[in-house]
Amino acid sequence: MSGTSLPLSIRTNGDDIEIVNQLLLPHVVEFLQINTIEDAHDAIKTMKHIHTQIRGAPAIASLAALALASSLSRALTASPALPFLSSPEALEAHVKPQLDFLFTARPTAVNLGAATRRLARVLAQGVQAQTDARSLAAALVAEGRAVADEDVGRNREMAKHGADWLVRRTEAAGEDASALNVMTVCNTGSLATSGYGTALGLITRLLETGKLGKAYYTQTAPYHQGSRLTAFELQALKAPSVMICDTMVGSLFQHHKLHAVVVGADRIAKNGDTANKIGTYNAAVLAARHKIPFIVVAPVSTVDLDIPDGSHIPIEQRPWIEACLVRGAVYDGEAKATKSEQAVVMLTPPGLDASGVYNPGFDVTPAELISAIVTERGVAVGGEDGKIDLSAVV
Ligand SMILES: CSC[C@@H](O)[C@@H](O)C(=O)COP(=O)(O)O
Repeated sequence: MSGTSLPLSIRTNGDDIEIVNQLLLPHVVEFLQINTIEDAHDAIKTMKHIHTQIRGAPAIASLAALALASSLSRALTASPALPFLSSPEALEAHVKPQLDFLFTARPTAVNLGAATRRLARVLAQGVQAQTDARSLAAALVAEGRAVADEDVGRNREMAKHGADWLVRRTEAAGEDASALNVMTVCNTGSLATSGYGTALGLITRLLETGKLGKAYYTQTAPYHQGSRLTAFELQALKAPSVMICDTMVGSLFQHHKLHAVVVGADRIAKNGDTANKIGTYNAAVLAARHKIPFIVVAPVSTVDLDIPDGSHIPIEQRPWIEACLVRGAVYDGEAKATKSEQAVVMLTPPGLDASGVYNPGFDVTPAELISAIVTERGVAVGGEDGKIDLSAVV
């Protein structure tokens, strides 16, 4: 593959689903078939040296919804007719455990739960209305596909809202907004979504409108979503960009002009507290210290109005070994790492175990450190009191 061709995280052809194996990116582009609900669950959850094959809050929700849609769509054409299509109750008994199973794949990103709950609602309404089982299965297929299809459009909406707001805010501060330098964390582009991206969507929008100065991004240890995936995406977009190690955020803010930090989210509580990839909180504290606007970009499905604040967000603890390993292509000595030869390398001395390693996948940034939360419905701006009212954007 060429170093600049950007794969989608999920591609479908009728009932066939393939995902790009993110474990091997950016050096190898390999697609994996997702044939069953178990395949989808495994791709979202399983640690296969290191991390998962598909990741990013909106992308895992899309995959779960598409997997259910494909399995029901195949069932509708099966001959002889499958017993669970005999009544709405039989369909419910078949589908409900599958939704519950998909929901358990990863805990922090609420989008997965929002997708499975959305499908469960269609199911429950159909059972209550005694909809014919085949029609109900068809409605679930349509709803599952809609979860994935809606993602790209809403990403473009939020990117536009966020970019316009940043330009206006910069100009209102009496600064030049013609070349905005922004920093991001983790990976929030098309590999983390069904396309275009959330925070990286905002950066893409600045690029498309000629307003991007430079996009800085952290490596995002230990899985390196930044150096492996965001680097790959920014290269494909031909965006002026600079990678920094996670330890360099403070130095970057001290020595370079930054107009904003822009991040995605895995779950936003009712009061605006935001869980995102580990390291986001560090960046927010430093951004506040340097008076740099800190912007969260995420779809409405990432907002969890059922929890009052961030202390209720379940934080995924990743396997300890992932923090000790690094995966990539073998270096050829000339900054052209060979593409075919991959290796998983251990960074730590023998003898470490779970008791000696701290490895949370996410941290929570308190609302008081957030300047604006952007969804497809608009921008909620943080007040002087450190609070953010999300009611107009959910
Ligand atoms: C667009 S999803 C939010 C991201 O900023 C990020 O936290 C994320 O990609 C989720 O982490 P991951 O563990 O890679 O699935």
